[in-house]
Amino acid sequence: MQNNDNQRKPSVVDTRGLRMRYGSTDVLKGVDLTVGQGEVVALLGPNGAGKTTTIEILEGFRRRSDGDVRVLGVDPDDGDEAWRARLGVVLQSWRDHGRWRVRELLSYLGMFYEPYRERVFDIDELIDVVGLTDHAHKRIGTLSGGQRRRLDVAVGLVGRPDLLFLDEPTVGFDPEARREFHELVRRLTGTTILLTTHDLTEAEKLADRIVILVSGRVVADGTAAELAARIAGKAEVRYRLDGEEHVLSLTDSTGYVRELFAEHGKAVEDLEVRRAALEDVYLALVRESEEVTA
Ligand SMILES: Nc1ncnc2c1ncn2[C@@H]1O[C@H](COP(=O)(O)OP(=O)(O)OP(=O)(O)O)[C@@H](O)[C@H]1O
Repeated sequence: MQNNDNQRKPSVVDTRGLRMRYGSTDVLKGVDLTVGQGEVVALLGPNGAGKTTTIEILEGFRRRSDGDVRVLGVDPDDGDEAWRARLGVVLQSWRDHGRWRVRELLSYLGMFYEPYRERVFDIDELIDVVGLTDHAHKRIGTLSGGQRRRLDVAVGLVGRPDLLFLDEPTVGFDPEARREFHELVRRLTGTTILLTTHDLTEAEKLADRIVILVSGRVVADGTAAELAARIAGKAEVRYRLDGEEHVLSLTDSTGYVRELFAEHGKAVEDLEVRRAALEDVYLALVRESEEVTA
């Protein structure tokens, strides 16, 4: 993880009042988002929150309805080939190149970047970074889902992008493939990454900063620790006393437990104190925001 000192770093992504309207429906309602140099930012939110729409606008795939947007200092609506070559994009859907071989496809794609980039990835190094060395000469159609996704990342990285977009990178993964993928992303130290996910654990594991988007609005922006601090101090205390189960949500859980033992000693059984987790904050924020916009 890199640190979250984005004040001193130039912004790679900067949006102010970003709006998107499809027909008569407002999907993005004034999104302010920054991603600093070298930061890994997760755009987290439930289905339909507007995550994909946001990154498609940043990638220059969709024209926004309103607001200021700068990606690598350029308005994506005016982005040329040289600007596009500085971005790495890993989309949600797999575009099949099943008959190509891994190394062959990456070498071919690398050629497109050569006129624009001083240094494209050495293909064997890239294949090694994404953990596909043993599969370099295999046809893509024979790779497992997890291996294909790693190839997707390699496709996104081949031009050594200044900014990498990962849209819901681990959807449909089993736990092992997800863990391997997280390790791969963590190895990309120094790469500026904007990823979308609705998996809170993924956001917490990978991102320096989490931006929570609900119904087209940013409802929280901070490190996992900062977001969790919103409910800091609250804890759930559970125990059994004389066969009866007690569950309490308390601010001073330590003081409560001390008094509980002073009064009941060994009669207290199955004591559990659980700090309110980031998940509680996330679910509360989503619930609150959905109620406001309903
Ligand atoms: N081309 C389109 N025309 C009309 N509405 C659209 C279009 N694309 C997306 N939407 C709507 O915009 C809203 C936001 O969609 P978006 O795909 O950006 O959300 P998301 O947060 O990425 O969701 P998910 O996690 O399900 O991918 C949804 O209500 C969706 O139905």
